[in-house]
Amino acid sequence: MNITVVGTGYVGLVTGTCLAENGNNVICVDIDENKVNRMKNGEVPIYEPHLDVLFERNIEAGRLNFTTNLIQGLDHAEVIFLALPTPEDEDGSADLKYVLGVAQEIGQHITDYKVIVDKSTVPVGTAEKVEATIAANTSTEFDVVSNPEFLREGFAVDDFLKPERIVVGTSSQRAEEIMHRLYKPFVRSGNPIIFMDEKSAELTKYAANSFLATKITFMNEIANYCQIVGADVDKVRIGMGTDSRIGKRFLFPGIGYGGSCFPKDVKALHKSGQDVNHKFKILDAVVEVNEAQKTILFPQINNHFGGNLKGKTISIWGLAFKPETDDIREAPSLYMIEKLLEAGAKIKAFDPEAMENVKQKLGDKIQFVDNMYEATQNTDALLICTEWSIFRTPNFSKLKAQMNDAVIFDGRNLYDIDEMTEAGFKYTSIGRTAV
Ligand SMILES: NC(=O)c1ccc[n+]([C@@H]2O[C@H](COP(=O)([O-])OP(=O)(O)OC[C@H]3O[C@@H](n4cnc5c(N)ncnc54)[C@H](O)[C@@H]3O)[C@@H](O)[C@H]2O)c1
Ligand SMILES: O=c1ccn([C@@H]2O[C@H](COP(=O)(O)OP(=O)(O)O[C@H]3O[C@H](CO)[C@@H](O)[C@H](O)[C@H]3O)[C@@H](O)[C@H]2O)c(=O)[nH]1
Repeated sequence: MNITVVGTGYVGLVTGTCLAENGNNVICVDIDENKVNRMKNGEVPIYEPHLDVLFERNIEAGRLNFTTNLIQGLDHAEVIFLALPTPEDEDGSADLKYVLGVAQEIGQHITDYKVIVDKSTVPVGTAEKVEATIAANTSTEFDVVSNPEFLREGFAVDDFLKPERIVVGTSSQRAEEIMHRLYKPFVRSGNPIIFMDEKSAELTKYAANSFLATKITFMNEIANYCQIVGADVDKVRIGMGTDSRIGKRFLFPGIGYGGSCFPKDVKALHKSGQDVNHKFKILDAVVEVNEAQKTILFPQINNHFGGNLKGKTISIWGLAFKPETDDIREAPSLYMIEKLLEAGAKIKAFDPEAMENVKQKLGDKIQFVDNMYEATQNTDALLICTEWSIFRTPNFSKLKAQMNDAVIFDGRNLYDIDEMTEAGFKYTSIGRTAV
């Protein structure tokens, strides 16, 4: 099938590449000329495991092409995916200017039947708005489909190629058949393509993300309570998670959820509710608890240094909002860095993939180093913000010998408390105290 994907960020580029991998002819359109030129030169502009191999293979096969010219993309395709940003607006709602702007251009330029597929995360009723915007500019036939994306950064290629489910919202039989034909190769294992109306599809995405954010937040509150009463949240987590009704996943406490989706999507659903006088009380609490959770380790670090962090060096392992990505949007590390800098601390940081993005944001406000042990040379404490695999089994003797003081604040509960105490570390984690 001839496909065009508009927007080549984490979702658009993965979508375009994976659709090409299944034999479709794909054009990816982006307004960022520099990004398009880099991709034309064979460079993957984001870090996403396994994407590079598929990217190269499909470019070589001639199935994956890039342009800044939307009209070229529209002429090429039967199906046009919108993978555009829907950032948080000032009032918490999702800003639809990118989606509706492109919808207007589509209306102005299509000359034959198209299926316009919205993959961006958008509030209930957006498909109707997209449809009205296109219809106001053309008399050509078209259908608008809501097809929310559930991929996780770091696993995006796998999630796209082998989805647990595909949700498609459409009221058009013609569009449903096309979407079924397009997605059939991705669900050969038997996982479902779930067809529904557009509004339900749009809400499914917000409901799923808000539920997962709530699950994490609930565990963060349990963890904070464990800390007070002397229980161990990791034991509680395993005790709870083995109940299949609860499930083992997304129960890991930490320094808050971040990323480009959960923070903005929880707020957008909350705002959509407000707009129709429906109060999502639970989401109010989720936002509030998560805000506090992002800096929950700060008072403990500050107390350790007697309330004076001036001139102290704190090393940070992990800057990305989660492992296996270079994405730093709403990363808890950034909130901790802000607090520590405000208090006068110096920061030495290491992350396997995200340092360049942090450098662009913070410049030389913090020091970036090339490896995890360089970060801990002559440092006063180590703070772990992201659970990259390489941080899981460090050489503790080496660490201890290098550090001015053997002090670790672990925002991701990577190590065994008793082992750390035996090894002579002062070790603070989330929701666990040494017995
Ligand atoms: N990142 C994720 O893991 C993820 C997962 C599921 C859903 N989503 C949703 O998908 C959407 C896209 O997210 P993302 O993370 O890929 O965004 P992103 O910011 O990484 O990428 C968006 C791209 O769109 C381009 N763009 C902006 N305006 C354009 C225009 N007029 N024409 C062409 N290109 C344009 C930008 O240059 C950028 O390359 C959002 O609604 C997001 O909520 C994201
Ligand atoms: O037990 C857990 C699981 C996750 N997190 C945090 O939650 C955030 C989000 O993690 P994750 O969901 O793995 O990453 P995303 O790539 O943001 O993916 C989410 O957001 C995407 C964008 O909407 C959706 O497509 C995915 O289904 C949804 O999982 C990160 O800060 C994690 O550190 C925890 O604190 N504890």
